[in-house]
Amino acid sequence: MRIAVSSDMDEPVAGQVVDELRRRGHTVLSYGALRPGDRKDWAWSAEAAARAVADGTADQAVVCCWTGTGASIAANKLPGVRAALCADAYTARGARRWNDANALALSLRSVSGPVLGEILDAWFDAAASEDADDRDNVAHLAEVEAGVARGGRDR
Ligand SMILES: O=C(CO)[C@H](O)[C@H](O)COP(=O)(O)O
Repeated sequence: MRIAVSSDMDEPVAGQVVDELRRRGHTVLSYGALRPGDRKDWAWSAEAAARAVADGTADQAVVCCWTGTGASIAANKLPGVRAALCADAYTARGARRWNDANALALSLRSVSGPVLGEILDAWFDAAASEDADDRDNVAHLAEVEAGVARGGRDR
């Protein structure tokens, strides 16, 4: 897969993300602190990586900042991007399965070497659920984004 990777900091963990993705056979497109000349700040770097997903340049993104929160918020501003901040493998698996997440947000502060590997394994091993309820939820996100969703009552 083509994975857009961004970081607002030139931290060793960001380099480990790139190395781990390449080791798994992915093509890495770098943004922010990982790409000379790019604006590094979290809002800009995560936007750039998420924009690559939104415009089809990349299949998925991994967006990093110190907490992971700013990067996830920024990435979720791009159309069609569903970014999930994941601190463990269970959450990463669920984000892919139930949320059909296409951008993984990571905290550079809290993701250590072995945990990073576990998160990436879970993320890439999981697939989006075909369950009707799950698809309905994800479809609703697109409707909200398009401004055509109406408030619902519980079924
Ligand atoms: O976690 C972050 C945003 O959610 C940033 O990485 C953190 O705020 C540090 O940014 P800066 O170095 O620009 O102060």
